[in-house]
Amino acid sequence: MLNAIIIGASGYTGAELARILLSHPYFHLQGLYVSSQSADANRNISELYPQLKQVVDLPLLPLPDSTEKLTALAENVDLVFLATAHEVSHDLAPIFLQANCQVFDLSGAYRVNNSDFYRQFYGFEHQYPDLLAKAVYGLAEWNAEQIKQADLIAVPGCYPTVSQLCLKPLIENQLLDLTQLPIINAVSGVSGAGRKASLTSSFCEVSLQPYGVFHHRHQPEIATHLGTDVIFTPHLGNFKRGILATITAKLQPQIDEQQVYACYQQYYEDKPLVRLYSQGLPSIKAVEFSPYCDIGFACHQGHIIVVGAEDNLLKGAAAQAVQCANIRYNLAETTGLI
Ligand SMILES: NC(=O)C1=CN([C@@H]2O[C@H](COP(=O)(O)OP(=O)(O)OC[C@H]3O[C@@H](n4cnc5c(N)ncnc54)[C@H](OP(=O)(O)O)[C@@H]3O)[C@@H](O)[C@H]2O)C=CC1
Ligand SMILES: CC(=O)N[C@@H](CCC(=O)OP(=O)(O)O)C(=O)O
Repeated sequence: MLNAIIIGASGYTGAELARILLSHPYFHLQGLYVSSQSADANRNISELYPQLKQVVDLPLLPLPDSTEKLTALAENVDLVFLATAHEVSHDLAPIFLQANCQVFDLSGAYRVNNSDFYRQFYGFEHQYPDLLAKAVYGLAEWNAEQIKQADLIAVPGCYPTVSQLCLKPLIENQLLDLTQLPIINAVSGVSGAGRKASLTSSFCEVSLQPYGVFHHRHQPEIATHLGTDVIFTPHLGNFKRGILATITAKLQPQIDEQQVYACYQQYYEDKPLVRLYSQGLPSIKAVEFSPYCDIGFACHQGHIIVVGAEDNLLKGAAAQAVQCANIRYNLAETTGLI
């Protein structure tokens, strides 16, 4: 058994990680951590999430606040899941790497190897260009060979996961005419914004509305890793969890539905957490509370509409993080997930 801890365990993705890891056959969940000053420190996680009662009854421990004590903690674990805000992950990852831990970071702190990107889209100066260069982007279906060698895995954002899983096969096989940029319209449930109270995510405010138009930080994340520009518009919907992405693109001349389906099959036939639809289109209902990304499509008059659905907290975060860890330690990638 490998000893694992979760930092940020009281948050939405952290709680999903706790649930998955508690019954994982090869990872021993050694501890759950929150910030040193957390109002939830020393409470049981099942007080916050009653659905975890008698499933995960573990205390939320305050994270030590000195580097020395953090190093001592790191020396006793094999792997750490950072379910923390970008700046927090940015600061914690080097301490755990120094202690020879494998780090699975759910934040955006190590996803794009470009300091300007952090200045422009995250509002902080990245201090670790060497780690940015070494970090492997944990898009699990595409980067398994690199993940196997990596100590720092930057798990993709929720919108980038579903968007790239839909577009990457078509781009790799040159089925798209990229003179017309692919247009991604995606709707996310409110849990995408995390657990902290805020006006925009409060019950009476949430409706169905686009946000971050032309400047959401996931646009450059998607474009960087796809290797081609896209237009990306996120929307906040009035439901708790799940993302539905509807993607419109232009096909190369003469490409038909059979060729598109064969292309997806070529990449995903042996990928258990991507489910291809030969007819009909995915919905959030089909994927919520599950680790899958579902993909369906339709072609008409030279264009394709691809629809992808995932649970933002699972395939878009916690489940993909565990999938990456399974790959890193040469386990079946679905271990503990299905
Ligand atoms: N929600 C989603 O759908 C997705 C989220 N992500 C990313 O995953 C990360 C976690 O997201 P999410 O679970 O939604 O976030 P939440 O806001 O729900 O949870 C954040 C967690 O971090 C803890 N925390 C805050 N400050 C510190 C600190 N200094 N040291 C240790 N722990 C701290 C919080 O507890 P406390 O404040 O009490 O200490 C809480 O447990 C973020 O980077 C997010 O961008 C990625 C993909 C999808
Ligand atoms: C609905 C909502 O607010 N969603 C979040 C995305 C969550 C996510 O994927 O997290 P990262 O910040 O780690 O990329 C947003 O748009 O900021």
